[in-house]
Amino acid sequence: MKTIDELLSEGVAGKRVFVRADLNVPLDGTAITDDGRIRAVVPTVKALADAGARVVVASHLGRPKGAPDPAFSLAPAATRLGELLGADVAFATDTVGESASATVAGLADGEVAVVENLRFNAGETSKDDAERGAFADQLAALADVYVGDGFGAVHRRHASVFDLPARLPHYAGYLIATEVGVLRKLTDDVKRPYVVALGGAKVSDKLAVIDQLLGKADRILIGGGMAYTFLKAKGYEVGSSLLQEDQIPAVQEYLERAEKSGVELVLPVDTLVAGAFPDMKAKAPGNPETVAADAMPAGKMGLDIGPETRKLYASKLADAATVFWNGPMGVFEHPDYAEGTKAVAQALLDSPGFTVVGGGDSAAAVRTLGFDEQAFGHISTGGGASLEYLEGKTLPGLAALED
Ligand SMILES: Nc1ncnc2c1ncn2[C@@H]1O[C@H](COP(=O)(O)OP(=O)(O)O)[C@@H](O)[C@H]1O
Ligand SMILES: O=C(OP(=O)(O)O)[C@H](O)COP(=O)(O)O
Repeated sequence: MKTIDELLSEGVAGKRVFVRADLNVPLDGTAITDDGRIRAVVPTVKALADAGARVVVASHLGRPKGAPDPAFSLAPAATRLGELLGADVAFATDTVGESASATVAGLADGEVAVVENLRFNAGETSKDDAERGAFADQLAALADVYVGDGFGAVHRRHASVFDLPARLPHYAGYLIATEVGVLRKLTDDVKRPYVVALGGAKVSDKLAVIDQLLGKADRILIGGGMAYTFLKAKGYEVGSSLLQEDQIPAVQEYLERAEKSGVELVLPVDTLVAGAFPDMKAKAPGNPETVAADAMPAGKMGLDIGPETRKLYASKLADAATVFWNGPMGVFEHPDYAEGTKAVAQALLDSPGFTVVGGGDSAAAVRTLGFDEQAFGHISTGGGASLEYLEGKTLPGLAALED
C-alpha cells in the first residue's frame, strides 16, 4: 500500500486530491456533539494543503436513502474542518453536480473544499456494480489522485471507498496507516486473556462478527442493543427492545458453540427498562426501572445494562491483557442510561492490558462522558471496520489501496 508520504515526495502542488474521509459525526440538529472523526483526518488534509494540493474532501454522514436530505448535510462538518485547519473551507451543495464542479474548479493551490454527503447519491451504496461504477466515474472527474483516509468506512464496498480508487492513482492517508498499524497488534500474537465487549445499535452488522470472534477471544461481553437478541434466543421476554429476530438461530448456535469451546459469552444479568426510547431533545428524565434479564416486562424497552451487570463486566475485564470494545452499553446520550457505558469505560482504564475502543459513538461516548482519551491504548475511529479487520476479513477499502 502506498502512503501519503510517497505522494508528497512525488509532489502534489496543483493536483486535485480526493480525500475519502469518515466525517460521520454525531449531531444534535446541526451542532456536532463530538468532532473526533474530523480531527482525525486533519493531519492528512493539512499535509496535502501545505504541499499545494487542491484538496477535495468527501464523506458520508448517517444513512440517508440515496437522495438529498438536509438532516444529513455535511455543511456543519465542513465548517468545523475549516476551524480546525484555521483556513477557509469551500462547501459544495451537491456531490458530483454543478456546485461540486464549480467549487473544485475554483480551488487555488493549497485550498480545501468539502462536497456534500456521498450517500445523497444512490450510486454510492448500490449493490449493482454498474451503478456504483457510474457514480465512481463522476467522482473521478473531480480529481487527479485519491487518498483513502476514511477508516470508519473501509468495510463498506461503496463507490467512493472501493470503486473510485481503481480509477485514480491511490494512496493511504495518515489515519488509515495509524489505525491498521495498531489493529495489527490485535491480530498478530494477541496477549491473553483477550476480552471483547460489544454493544451499540448496529445489531445486524455486528452480530455476524461474533462468529469469527468466538475462535479468537477468550471472553465476549454483550451489552447495548445487541443484548436483547441474545436474551430472546435464551427464551426470555425482551418487550419492545431492539431485536434482530432473523438472527436468533445464529445467536443460539453462538451460545452453544461458546459453551462447547470454553469461550465465555457473557450476557447481562439485569437491565434498565422504560416505556419508550428517551426524548433526547427534551432531556426529560427517563424514569428507568431495573429488572432481572430473565424478567423483562412485555411492552418495555431495554436501554442500558443494570448495576449487577456493571459489576459483572468490570470483574470480567479486571485481568484482561487485551481488550477491544465496540458499541455503547446503553443509550449513553441520555444521562439515565449512561452508567453501563461509564462502568465499562472505567473497567478498561482499570484493567492492566492494552485497551482499544472502536466506533464513532463509542469514541464519542468516552470523550463526552469525561474520560481522558489518552488513558486508553487506542481510540479507533471505526467500529464495524475495526471489528471486521479483527475478524481477519479483507476490507474493500483497504484492498482497493493495495497496488
Ligand atoms: N439498548 C439500546 N437500545 C437502543 N440503542 C442503544 C442501546 N444501547 C446503545 N444504543 C445506541 O447505540 C448507538 C451506537 O451504536 P453503534 O453505532 O453500533 O456504535 P459505534 O458507533 O460505537 O460503532 C448509540 O447511539 C446508543 O444510543
Ligand atoms: O459510523 C460508522 O461506523 P461505526 O458505527 O461502526 O463506527 C461509519 O461511519 C460507517 O457508517 P455505516 O455503518 O453507516 O456504514
